[in-house]
Amino acid sequence: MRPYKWQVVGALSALAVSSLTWLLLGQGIKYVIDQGFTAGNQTVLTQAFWVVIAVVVVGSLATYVRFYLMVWLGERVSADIRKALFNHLVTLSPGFYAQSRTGEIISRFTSDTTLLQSVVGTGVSMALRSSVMFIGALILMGFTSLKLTLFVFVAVPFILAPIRLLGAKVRDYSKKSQDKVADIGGVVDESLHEIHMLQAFNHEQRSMTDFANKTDAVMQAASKRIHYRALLISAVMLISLSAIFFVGYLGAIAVIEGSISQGQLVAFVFYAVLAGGAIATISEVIGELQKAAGASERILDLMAQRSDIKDSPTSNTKDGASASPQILSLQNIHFAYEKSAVIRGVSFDVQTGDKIAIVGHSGAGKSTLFDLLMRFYDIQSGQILVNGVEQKSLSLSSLRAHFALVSQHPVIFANTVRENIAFARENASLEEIQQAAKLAHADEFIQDLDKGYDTDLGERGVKLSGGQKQRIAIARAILANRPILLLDEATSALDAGSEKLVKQAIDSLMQKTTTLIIAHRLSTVLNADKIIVLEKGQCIAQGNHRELYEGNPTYREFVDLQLSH
Ligand SMILES: Nc1ncnc2c1ncn2[C@@H]1O[C@H](COP(=O)(O)OP(=O)(O)OP(=O)(O)O)[C@@H](O)[C@H]1O
Repeated sequence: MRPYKWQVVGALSALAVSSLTWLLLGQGIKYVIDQGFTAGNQTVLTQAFWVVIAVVVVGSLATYVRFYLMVWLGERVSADIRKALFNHLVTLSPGFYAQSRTGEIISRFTSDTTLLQSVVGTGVSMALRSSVMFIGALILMGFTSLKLTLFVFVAVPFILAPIRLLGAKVRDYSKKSQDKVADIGGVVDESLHEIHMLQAFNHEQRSMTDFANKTDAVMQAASKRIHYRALLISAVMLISLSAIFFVGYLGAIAVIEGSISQGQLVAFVFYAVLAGGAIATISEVIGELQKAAGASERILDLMAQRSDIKDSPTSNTKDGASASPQILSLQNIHFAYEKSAVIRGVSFDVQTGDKIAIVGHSGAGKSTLFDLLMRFYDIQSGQILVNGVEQKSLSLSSLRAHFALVSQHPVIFANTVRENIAFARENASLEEIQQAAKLAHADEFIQDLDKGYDTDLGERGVKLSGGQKQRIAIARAILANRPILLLDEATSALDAGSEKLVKQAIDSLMQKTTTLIIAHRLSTVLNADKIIVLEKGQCIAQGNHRELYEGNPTYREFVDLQLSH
């Protein structure tokens, strides 16, 4: 709260002023009745009228300030929580996302923070105002008539009991219903992202039914919550109003007996109504606060998630500029995602400028190997040296700055062409971006787009063909200009023209850097300096195409079956 100190102080002062003015009003009423009405004094009535108007004006101004600042604080707090949460989420490792549903996280992100915003903005403000009103009204009630106040005190525990009991229930069911809402978020996210698949398999009707079931589950959880909340509000209202009327009745008898004045009774009832209203508001807001407690618990859960990849603060952030001849050295590395081993004792070296092809059946562990090099997962034993420096002793950012990744499915962001390529290097100039696009054979088609480099590519690049997307991804890697290129060759077939352009783009990229390429084409392995054959996580052979084709039956069989089409 410290950064918003002045806003908090302002809001609290405004709160104090506005509460005080409304409480003063009761004293005004008492004075008007006893000195004006009952004494039949018109001058007093006129004076009192102006005083009351002044009090109301001050109270209203203070209410404006209180409301403005509290809602402002609500927005500010939720904006800060969103920032903190996003900053945290982008540091979590892919291992975390492999186990969670992104749609659900997005829902927590939006709906839970929005809930907190409304609660801080209005709920807390109402709760504070009502608490001050309640206490102030109680004190003034005591001041007006001690005896009647004591009667009211008897009623207080009866009002607080349902607030406690039912409040806990409301909180439980709020958490449940927010969880179900997050569930819905997950389904919407998945369905809309995979809309092609969904429609291609005529899955619309089934998706609708699934979704209807999920929304019904939200409704069910919500109706329990609503039930308890309604019960809470009505129980408090019943008890507090009955208490007020009963005390009012006792007060009326006291007026008849002459032990208090009419003005005192009216002021007392005025305060009692204020106090009762305040309690009713508090009980209503408590439901909201309980709901917010559920939401913040879930946000805290997310914030508490620690990335399993530890970026040691003492990491050497400098490039491992040792005199090692190998740019990369993998020494007997082992890795398992869960129980069964995926990489089992792989070792090989990469010299600067090498072009290494990695081949192997589907599921052999090729993509996993790339993930391990960039430390998206930690190896369980063995060593990976980058420029002679142990991978883990480099900071994550300096380690990853060694690699430019071109994945099998090119990633396009819902942004302009220019921003998509410059994703690799924030401060790249337009000339550099164009240069990279030219080398990637992307410049021609980009020039033909309606706004050239400023054309928006639409979500996931829906406006581009497969080959065009690949060339943009390659331009990005060229612009990144990193020492090692990790390239996962696309398996999906492109038409001959497109294929040729992509191949030329890849060639110009490979010329500049050391390359590790997951190869799916014979032409790629033919060009490689060294081929690594992976089978079930083991490196069963390495060498060039000729050596392996002659000396390794598994490789020969693999080439004949997999690559030579
Ligand atoms: N996040 C993950 N959690 C658990 N297991 C995984 C995960 N990712 C991959 N695997 C498993 O690890 C093994 C190796 O997968 P990997 O993606 O590295 O193979 P690949 O050789 O790249 O295959 P392909 O050529 O089909 O892409 C597979 O058996 C796969 O099921």
